[in-house]
Amino acid sequence: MRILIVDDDAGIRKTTGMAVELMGHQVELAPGGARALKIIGEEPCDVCFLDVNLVGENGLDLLEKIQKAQPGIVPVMFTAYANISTAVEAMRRGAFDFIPKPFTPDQIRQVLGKIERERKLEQRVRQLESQLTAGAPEIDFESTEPAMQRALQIVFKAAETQATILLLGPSGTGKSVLAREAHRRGAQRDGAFVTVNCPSLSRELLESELFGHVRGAFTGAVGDTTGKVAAAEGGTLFLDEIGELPLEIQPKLLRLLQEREYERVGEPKVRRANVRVIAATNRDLEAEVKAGRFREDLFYRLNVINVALPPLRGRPGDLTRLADAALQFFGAGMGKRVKGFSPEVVEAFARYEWPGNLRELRNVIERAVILSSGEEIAMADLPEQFSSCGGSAVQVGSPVTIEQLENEHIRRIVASAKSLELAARTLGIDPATLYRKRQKMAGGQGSAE
Ligand SMILES: Nc1ncnc2c1ncn2[C@@H]1O[C@H](COP(=O)(O)OP(=O)(O)OP(=O)(O)O)[C@@H](O)[C@H]1O
Repeated sequence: MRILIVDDDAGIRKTTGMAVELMGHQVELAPGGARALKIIGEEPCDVCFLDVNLVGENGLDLLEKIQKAQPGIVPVMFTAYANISTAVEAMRRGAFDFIPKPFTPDQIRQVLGKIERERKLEQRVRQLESQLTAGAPEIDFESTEPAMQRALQIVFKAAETQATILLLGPSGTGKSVLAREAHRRGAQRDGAFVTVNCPSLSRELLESELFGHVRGAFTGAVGDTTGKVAAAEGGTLFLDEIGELPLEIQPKLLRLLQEREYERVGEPKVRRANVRVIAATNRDLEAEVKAGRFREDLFYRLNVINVALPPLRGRPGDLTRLADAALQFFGAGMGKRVKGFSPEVVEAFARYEWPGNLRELRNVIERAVILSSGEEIAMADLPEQFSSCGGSAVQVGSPVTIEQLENEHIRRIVASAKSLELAARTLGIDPATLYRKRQKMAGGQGSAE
């Protein structure tokens, strides 16, 4: 944390400053209000130790000015025994705690520990709140599909390390959801999970969003900002759609990944970052490198652990379970007694391409629950694009090869069975044969490296 110590006693400033630095924090020292306000004006601090009894200044007035200048700062008062009542008044006005003089480094350590714990709790509450308001069906990290099982296995294993993870896969396959889960399972789980959406901003704004900027760095930069790398300190920085990161910013990201260093826009000071990076893209990064739109060195740096999430059409064994979970969720949320899907809908789901993947599945089912009037979701509750999937083009007697007929039969049985074992039993083959046949049908699609 960045910590400001305001005390008119040079000895206390120095010894406390050294102790706090040894605890791993960055320290700023000020003998009085003017210097203190200048320091936080230049760059916000996380915590401010403030002497109640400054010579020629009223500690309570200064507390108010500091809180006004930087609303998020956590003030802690230093107080002589005789001034305890003033310190109590300071707490009434928003100070976090007070420490009676003379104090030991251990007392400072305890207060800082308490502040860090509260900050982490606040972050966790914010995270949970955003999950609740998202109103989403429960996230499902199970799979009966080998490609997805392997992808999950690699991500969960890598999550325990500090390694950069690159998630690949079409839109809606769950890359962001999985990145959040990797953060939750990692050593940095108590830190923040901060998302940067690479394509959403201009190059200049994106650079400043990532690294922060100082006042006057560019037109419109009216104040200082700290940036998302700083916000993710001790946590995870999730770079969504990394394939669209402008070329000019790529060397800066490479430096962050390699040296753990960065600079704010318009400031030469080198800062260090302790963040875990997870990146995702639906683009073919190797093709982007060949086309000269993505730096090769950055690609190799990102590509340490590379996981490809299969599209939903490559996960027929998971489709029914995911669809059922979404149905339960939206049915309960809307107070509707929808128990399942009609056989035509099950078939249409199995035949549909799902270009929007899990996101589309969730949206289609939410819409269907809103429209449904019976106990089952019917074809009429699905959007237009499903109408051509209702009846199978491949039927017994159709002018197709035996292999096409077999593939279609396997697809449908797997889509409606509760597990691959049960599907194999219905088909009258052993699970290993079913596995091989499905690998062949998928043509190696959706493998994770
Ligand atoms: N494991 C999962 N279980 C259930 N639903 C999921 C899961 N993963 C994703 N979803 C659903 O799919 C939606 C899209 O997921 P997510 O945003 O992670 O996809 P994405 O691959 O990052 O997409 P994009 O590339 O468009 O950003 C989620 O909001 C959620 O509704």
